Amino acid sequence: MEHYERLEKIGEGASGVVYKARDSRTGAIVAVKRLRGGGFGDHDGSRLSEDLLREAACLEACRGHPSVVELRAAHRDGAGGAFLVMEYVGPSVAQVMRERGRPFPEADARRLMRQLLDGARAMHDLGVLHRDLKPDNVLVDAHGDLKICDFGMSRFAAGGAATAPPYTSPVVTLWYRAPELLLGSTEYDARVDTWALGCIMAELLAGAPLLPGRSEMDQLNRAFDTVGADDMTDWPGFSRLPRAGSPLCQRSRPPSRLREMFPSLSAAGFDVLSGLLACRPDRRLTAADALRRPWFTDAESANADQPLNACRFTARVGGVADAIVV
Ligand SMILES: Nc1ncnc2c1ncn2[C@@H]1O[C@H](COP(=O)(O)OP(=O)(O)OP(=O)(O)O)[C@@H](O)[C@H]1O
Repeated sequence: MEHYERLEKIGEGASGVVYKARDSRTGAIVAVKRLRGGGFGDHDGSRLSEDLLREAACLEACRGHPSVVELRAAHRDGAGGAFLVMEYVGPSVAQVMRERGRPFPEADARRLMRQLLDGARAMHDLGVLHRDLKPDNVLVDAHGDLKICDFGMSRFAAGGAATAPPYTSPVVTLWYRAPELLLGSTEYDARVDTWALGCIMAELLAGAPLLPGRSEMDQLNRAFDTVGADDMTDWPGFSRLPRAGSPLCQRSRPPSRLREMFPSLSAAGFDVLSGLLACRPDRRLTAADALRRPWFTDAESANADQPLNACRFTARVGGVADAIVV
């Protein structure tokens, strides 16, 4: 880590502290995330900690996608510290929204959602579940383009480079957590990420969080009351949910209020919003499905949204960032 001159602290969360730093070899400004202890059981220094390895592996898999923060290196030092070095991007969407203090117009929300969904589609194609998508984990670069960060909760899904369910529950910050997770699911799929993206889309359009729950059950209640329970109890996976017996699932619910909440959103925009926020996972849009909806594909929207980056993302097979020190 001697190559990195620490500048100011730019963030702090459950898994670590993030600093802006200068790479003294190149002068490049980078973001260095120092992971907190807890996962560093391998004191002999022969292996990266499990946390570092998992976050680095998921970032590495998505390397090269313009909507995913770029991993530059992963290091462990002799003192048991673990560091991720990333490109420095800029403030989070959460910060930008706080400073802006007003919602994004629909055309801007569509441009931003196209980027987020494209990043999510690529990540899901590679078998990576992010599991903590929220405005704090989306960064805005100097061109106003978005990059997904914080893969601290991510993992490879079954069929990718890894293992089958059961997966950990709970994951995802409460306000962005999908109904099946709130009901204790351990067999979820990439649609936990697309629910979170639906919450982010609503937040971009409304300028405030859609479902600011105070507890898991309050969160579920708000979700059902906002988007409707959508025959959740008829979903084939429902009976296997650990909390299927919750009285909240038996209560009769009014139909979705989403349309009333977003009266000026176009029909095509509402089609995407309501599809991402379908309560039943089997009726929820995947990222790839969402990108095929008319909101994104009709000629007018396709021309209006500036392309992200001329290059198309192709997953790298093997290889690592410039230095993964194990
Ligand atoms: N590459 C980066 N460029 C600029 N800022 C960054 C970068 N990576 C992280 N940050 C800033 O640091 C904050 C915390 O980073 P990150 O989310 O990775 O840490 P965390 O400990 O997992 O946080 P949390 O517990 O809130 O999820 C981000 O919200 C962002 O503001």
